[in-house]
Amino acid sequence: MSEAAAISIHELSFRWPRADKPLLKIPQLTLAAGESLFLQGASGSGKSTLLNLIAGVQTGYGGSIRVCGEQLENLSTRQRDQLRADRIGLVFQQFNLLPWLSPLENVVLGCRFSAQRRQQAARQDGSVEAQALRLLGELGLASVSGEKRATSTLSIGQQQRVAAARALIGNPPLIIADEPTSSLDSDHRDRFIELLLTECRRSGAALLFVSHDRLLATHFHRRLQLDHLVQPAQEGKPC
Ligand SMILES: Nc1ncnc2c1ncn2[C@@H]1O[C@H](COP(=O)(O)OP(=O)(O)OP(=O)(O)O)[C@@H](O)[C@H]1O
Repeated sequence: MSEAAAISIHELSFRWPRADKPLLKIPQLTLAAGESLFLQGASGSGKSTLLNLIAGVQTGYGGSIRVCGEQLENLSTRQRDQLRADRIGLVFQQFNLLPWLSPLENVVLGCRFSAQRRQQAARQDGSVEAQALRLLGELGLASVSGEKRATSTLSIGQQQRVAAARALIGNPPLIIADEPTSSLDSDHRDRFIELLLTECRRSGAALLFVSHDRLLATHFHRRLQLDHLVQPAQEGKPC
């Protein structure tokens, strides 16, 4: 049997409770296992809302969302939380790191709620800590990976890479990144995206990368524009 798609959406419709029209109406969207997809959309077009629906944080939609073979509408809140912990690595715009912990401690946190990811890390590298150190090294942070210093004392670009290592630990099959490069200059931005893509390729993870900045699109296997997705009966046009 072929590997389940990382994301498979059919006839998705979502409207905020007091809004007069739906924010999102997406006939079809698929992200294959191991594929990288750049999703571009203007501010307010619903990118973060869509990511929250896919991550199972936001509910109350019409249609179907399948993540790594699991139909989200069939899961309880607890099951959705577990699916997110086990199968999705999240990289946020504001990193969401704990500033007083060390880089290594922050990366290890990525496995905290998932026995599956802890086991996977231990199987691959001997222990969760060993995998965290490997990822920090691959992301160019070997010099700070053994230090006890607070993560808040790292540069923004370094913190960004700690956040990426935390998303990647334990090999989740899907990485979702929400505008993770908005606070980096263009050199650091391109370098960060290439590192993230390299790590996703290495681990076989699919990557859904969302940004309003269409200049970043060239790095990815596939590019879609959110506005085009809402047109009926098509998979979306390249941006
Ligand atoms: N909790 C909420 N309740 C009601 N409306 C909301 C809520 N969260 C977001 N919205 C609205 O949904 C629309 C899309 O917001 P969203 O954050 O998904 O857009 P975005 O494309 O990610 O924007 P940006 O690029 O500026 O981050 C906006 O009009 C926003 O005001």
